[in-house]
Amino acid sequence: MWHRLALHRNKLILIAVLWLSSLVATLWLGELKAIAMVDWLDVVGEGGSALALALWLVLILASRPAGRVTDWLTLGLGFMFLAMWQDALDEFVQLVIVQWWDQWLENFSMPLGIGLLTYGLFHWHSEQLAINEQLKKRERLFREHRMLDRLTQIGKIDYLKKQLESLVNQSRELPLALLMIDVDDFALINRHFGHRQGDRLLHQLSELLLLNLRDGDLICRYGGDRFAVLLPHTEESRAQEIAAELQQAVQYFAFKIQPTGESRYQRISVGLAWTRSADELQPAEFIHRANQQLARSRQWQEPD
Ligand SMILES: Nc1nc2c(ncn2[C@@H]2O[C@H](COP(=O)(O)OP(=O)(O)OP(=O)(O)O)[C@@H](O)[C@H]2O)c(=O)[nH]1
Repeated sequence: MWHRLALHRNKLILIAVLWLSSLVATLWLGELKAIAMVDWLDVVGEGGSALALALWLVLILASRPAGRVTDWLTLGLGFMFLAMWQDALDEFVQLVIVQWWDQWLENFSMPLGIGLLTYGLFHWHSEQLAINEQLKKRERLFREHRMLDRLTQIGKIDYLKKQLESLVNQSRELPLALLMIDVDDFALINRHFGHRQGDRLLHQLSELLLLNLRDGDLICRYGGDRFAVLLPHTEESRAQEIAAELQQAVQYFAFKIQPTGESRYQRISVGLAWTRSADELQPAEFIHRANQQLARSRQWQEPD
């Protein structure tokens, strides 16, 4: 939790400085009220609300990455907290002369905070919709955590075989295509920049491929630098288009080597197996066909 809060150090320092300033200024310029004058119901209500707002702020910062949406949420909750805090403080301290900043904190800080928080929540909602779209593509996998590949967080090939087995002799997802994808010259990345950079590349490529697929498509890691993509309800020509789209996406993706930031561009080769007959869906055979097509497409690319 502290590690995540450290990401938001500047925002937390700003709120702490404003909070301490208002505390010091109020104590400096005000007089303590007699205990008999304190309205304890207000203290509990306003003080409790200030504490709850501070807790929400910490929870949000501890669970979110740094970025614009988090900034809006922090500013909103921060101003609301300052308003409540000042209200609670005024129960104990009476300012001798009316202070503009005290008035401002009590009267404007709350509506301003609510406005900023609402704006932040609206953008959080849009962000969440985009994330949900991504998760939908992985939804099939969530039920089978043991079949997730640890490096790329997509399914292992066993999962794809299981899906194919469930389709044998069924026309549910027909016509069906299987793309076998292999990264060209991947070993060079390992050799020149180290295994860790190779791991990063595989992880980022899996994300990139996933982003370019449709809801309901399934991508799995076949092993090494090879991925398999199952495309249900897909005509052969559409599968070829998707394969070309994936190749383009990878071709224009600038992978950044760490720590230099140097850009590296990759290419992928793709083999396509396609069927509209449920009898041809024997997993091993269907996968073998896609692998054969991949080998064939690589032969075409070999320089003379
Ligand atoms: N970093 C990393 N490398 C891996 C992983 N799994 C396999 N590899 C490496 O991936 C490479 C795959 O071999 P090849 O398919 O022959 O490599 P390639 O350079 O892409 O050759 P072509 O496929 O002929 O273009 C090997 O060097 C493996 O050591 C992994 O999880 N992480």
